[in-house]
Amino acid sequence: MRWKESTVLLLISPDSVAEALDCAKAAEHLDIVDVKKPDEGSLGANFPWVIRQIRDAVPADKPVSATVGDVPYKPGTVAQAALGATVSGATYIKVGLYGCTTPEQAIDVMHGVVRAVKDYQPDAFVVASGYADAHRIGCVNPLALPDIARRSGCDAAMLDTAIKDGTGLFDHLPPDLCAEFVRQAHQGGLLAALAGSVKAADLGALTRIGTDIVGVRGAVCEGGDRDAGRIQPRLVAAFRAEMDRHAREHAASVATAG
Ligand SMILES: O=C[C@H](O)COP(=O)(O)O
Repeated sequence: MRWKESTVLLLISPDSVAEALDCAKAAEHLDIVDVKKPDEGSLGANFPWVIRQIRDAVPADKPVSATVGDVPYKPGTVAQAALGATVSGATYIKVGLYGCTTPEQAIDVMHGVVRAVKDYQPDAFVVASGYADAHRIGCVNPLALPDIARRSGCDAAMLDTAIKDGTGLFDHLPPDLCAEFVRQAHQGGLLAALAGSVKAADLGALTRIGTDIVGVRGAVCEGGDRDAGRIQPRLVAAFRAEMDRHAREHAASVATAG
């Protein structure tokens, strides 16, 4: 993976091979191509052949991530689906713990995923994802995710939003709580990923919080519309430029303070 000026990785979520090709045009500005099917939910899973085609379409040095879905509390079903995504060529496997109401249920699901994925591909990267707006759907508390991810052997803890209604990550989990999420993830030896209708205006706070990965779709789609709009390479480039600007400003302020 090529590191940019910004040490925060940019994950972009295309919904089709055509959009992945647009991501490929902006490949120098992004770090991870995340295959998703937004019409099946926030972390909707796409077909195995789409993951395979996207793997073939984007440069080999760009990791392909796949979402396994907004999953139910069915550990066997989810483990099998996660293996399907891995066999199809994804090396980042993201699971949205939508149907888990307790940390124990979530650990149960992620244990199965980690085993299924890593038995097949030991260096694959497993991401346990919760939802900043968990209170709206009754699933596990977002601040429980780092511990869930650590105890189940995942590599990263992530937050997204379940309901895409114009509200975003910080509307549901303010920056100080997102910072606590990142702190807990790092303390557990995990990467932290944050998403949820993130906009360029959020990048200053996200940089200060110290997240490792920022995930976006809507912000790099035409008209900011994650459903009707299509990913635009120029918007990906502009988003990355903003990330780099914030990284520079943050590095300068840390140097001044030190
Ligand atoms: O994993 C990141 C998601 O694709 C975020 O999508 P969004 O920016 O439209 O909320």
